Amino acid sequence: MPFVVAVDGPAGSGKSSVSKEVARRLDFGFLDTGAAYRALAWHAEASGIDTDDAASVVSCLDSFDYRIGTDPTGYSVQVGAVDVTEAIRDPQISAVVSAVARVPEVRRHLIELFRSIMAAVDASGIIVEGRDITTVVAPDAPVRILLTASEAVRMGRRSAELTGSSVEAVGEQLRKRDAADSKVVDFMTAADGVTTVDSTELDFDQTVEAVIGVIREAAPFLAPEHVARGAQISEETP
Ligand SMILES: Nc1ncnc2c1ncn2[C@@H]1O[C@H](COP(=O)(O)OP(=O)(O)O)[C@@H](O)[C@H]1O
Ligand SMILES: Nc1ccn([C@@H]2O[C@H](COP(=O)(O)OP(=O)(O)O)[C@@H](O)[C@H]2O)c(=O)n1
Repeated sequence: MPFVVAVDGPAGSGKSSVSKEVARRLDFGFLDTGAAYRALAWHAEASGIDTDDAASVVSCLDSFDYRIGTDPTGYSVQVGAVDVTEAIRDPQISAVVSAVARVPEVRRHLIELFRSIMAAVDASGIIVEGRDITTVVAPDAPVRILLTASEAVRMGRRSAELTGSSVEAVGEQLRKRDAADSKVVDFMTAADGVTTVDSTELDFDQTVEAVIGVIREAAPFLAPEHVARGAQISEETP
């Protein structure tokens, strides 16, 4: 099993972008678990299934042929032969994904899948991000982080990405999704032994450095000083 860094947090806190950059600097693998819930929501919609009906959602798990890469420098998400990397970010998917993710059988199925992807990764470590990684998927991970930011800051960041949608509309959807997701797992408070990194006042680079700092405390050999300062791992780097 590689060295596991578990990262949880609410929507727009920076889990995906920050974890990806940390993985890139440390030469770790990266697993975005939300992508699987999104891809299943996409698959259900593509199959004409009512995502509010738990039994129907469970019925499409059998035909859910899901693949995701773990290379942080460029990974794609596939369902069957279709590349859904972009499609799963659509606000229409964000609107229905919580309904899919609250189904216990869906969670059991995907958690098993995440654990097998983690075990198979060909790198010294892997950063796994989502909502229940620190508490359910990898509660024994040597590094567990809760990445947070104020709601206003998270909304601002997410709406900056989604051109064409108003800040209000994005904010409303994000609030609704966090509220629905919070009923299933608690990702707003850090569980015992989980380190909180609050990025409200930090820029992107500072947040990356803060996360690397937490990893360095647990495993100095995996996160040497020069990586935290933003130097790329390259042939020149000793
Ligand atoms: N500390 C930060 N300061 C400014 N922007 C950030 C910071 N962290 C993340 N971002 C940006 O905020 C947006 C949302 O981040 P993302 O990684 O998608 O969040 P999450 O995966 O938690 O939903 C992205 O555009 C990302 O580049
Ligand atoms: N470990 C996880 C990850 C995501 N999810 C679900 O998947 C959805 C999408 O996750 P995401 O990480 O892509 O969401 P963002 O925070 O990036 O917008 C969440 O809203 C949750 O409903 C989950 O239930 N458990």
